[in-house]
Amino acid sequence: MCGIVGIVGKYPVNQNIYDALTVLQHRGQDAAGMVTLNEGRMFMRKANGLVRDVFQTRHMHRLAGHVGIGHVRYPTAGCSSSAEAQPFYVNSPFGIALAHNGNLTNAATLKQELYKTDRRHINTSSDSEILLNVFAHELQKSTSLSPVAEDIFEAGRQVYKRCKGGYAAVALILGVGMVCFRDASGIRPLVIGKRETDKGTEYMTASESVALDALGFDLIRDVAPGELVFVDFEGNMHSKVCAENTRLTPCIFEQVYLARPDSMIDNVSVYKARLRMGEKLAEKIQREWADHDIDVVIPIPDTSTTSAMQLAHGLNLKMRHGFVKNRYIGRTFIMPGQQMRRKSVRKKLNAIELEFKDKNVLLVDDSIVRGTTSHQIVDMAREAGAKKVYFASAAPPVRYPNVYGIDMPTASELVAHDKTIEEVEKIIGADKLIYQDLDDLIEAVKEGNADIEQFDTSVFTGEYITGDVDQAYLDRLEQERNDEAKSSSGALEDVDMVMDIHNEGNV
Ligand SMILES: O=P(O)(O)OC[C@H]1O[C@H](OP(=O)(O)OP(=O)(O)O)[C@H](O)[C@@H]1O
Ligand SMILES: NC(=O)CC[C@H](N)C(=O)O
Ligand SMILES: [Mg+2]
Repeated sequence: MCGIVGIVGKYPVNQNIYDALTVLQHRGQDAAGMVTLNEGRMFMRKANGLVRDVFQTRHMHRLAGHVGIGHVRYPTAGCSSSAEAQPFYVNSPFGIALAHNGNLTNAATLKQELYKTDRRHINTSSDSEILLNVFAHELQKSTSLSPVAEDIFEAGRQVYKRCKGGYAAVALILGVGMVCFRDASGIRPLVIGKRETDKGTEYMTASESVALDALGFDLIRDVAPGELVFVDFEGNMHSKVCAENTRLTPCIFEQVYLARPDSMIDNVSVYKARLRMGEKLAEKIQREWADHDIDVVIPIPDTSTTSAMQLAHGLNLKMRHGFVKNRYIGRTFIMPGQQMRRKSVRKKLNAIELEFKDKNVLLVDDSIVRGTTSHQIVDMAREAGAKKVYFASAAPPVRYPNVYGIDMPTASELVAHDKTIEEVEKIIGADKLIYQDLDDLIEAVKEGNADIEQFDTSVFTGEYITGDVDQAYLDRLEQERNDEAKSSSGALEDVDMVMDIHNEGNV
């Protein structure tokens, strides 16, 4: 999951995009980028690093204009080279820049098609460059020099026909407007909002509503599955569902871990969904382990805190902040490479001994994925003097790879893959391990919006809703994107190794 943002404003937009990206930083820590548009030219700055490192004052000065898009990246395809930071740019037709959150499942076929049929060259291994070129090719077919909404919708229809997988994207088309769209299943989130100014209405799209809040935009609504929203540079908004067979099937892992709790996704408050996850987990513990001897509930910050709080309440126990988080260390799960992830857990979390000493503690996390966090945290709890260390996960066992925009490509790297709960319990070293049931998790989210009939729960079930993911695909993905393969293909630490084809006045 990456974070995307786009604004068609009435005032300079660079600081707004920057601020929105810092609010979306939890969705991607590897690279950041921005494109603005002013007087017929695009200005781009993108590089590896956090938002605050990528944009220096000298870059901000040059990112002129009242419209712009931005991206924070967490790679799920290609490598972590800065050449694959986003937005991507293509000069024909008109000049288009695009930022993408998600993952195309038919990227390999599309790349071939683009070369053989559309005569377009893809210069990186990023699927986002492919998405941009498919969109550009389809827009090229419009004969008009000044495409109108219907031309853009037609290009959108073709993009939906060709591109499979999970995607939420925003694009700037020079001289035309801003376009944003969400895949036919609405797997990845995308919202649209507006803000009134003395010069008229400004529109903004973003991965999460929290970015709108931070900038004082009002949420209009979520972009619907398969919908394309087009805001022209006069400030008029047009929208149409352009995909066939749409059905909202949002990624449930956004609610578990990815999104910020203060976001609304598809009308579900992430915060409330997490509270309900805690409530359901407490009910399960009462049902199946009524005579438990837990003394205290301890969350593993940050994400699990909301559900741990409600879990403790449900069990009539105290919750104590036994682990303190170093606020200057980012999220460990989305760090590249297992070595870095492993090392970071101890740097990130420190135990307050008195909350553990001679107590039976229930540690609560939102999810256990590779087991990097849980394994070390159980050790830390014991070192801090806990008598018994129990562990609860607000999500069911994560057993299958994700192919829609979360970098979990390799089944064998998932601690619960092919394992029973008892086996995982042993691996992480807990005295008891309790997982949320999938039905309860679904219920916890669905209670926020009964209209959502189905969720993408593939990481728990191995069922891929787009219907195009088979074992051969997963085997190929595993080969290309296991930790070892990634570290060799993405090891472009030396900036001189990266040759940007175009980054005007690159500094
Ligand atoms: O089993 P693992 O592979 O360790 O992955 C799961 C852990 O990673 C995430 O935390 P992270 O540190 O990324 O972010 P947070 O501060 O938002 O909890 C998540 O909240 C779990 O704690
Ligand atoms: N996490 C994402 O959404 C990744 C977007 C895109 N597939 C990339 O790797 O850059
Ligand atoms: Mg965590």
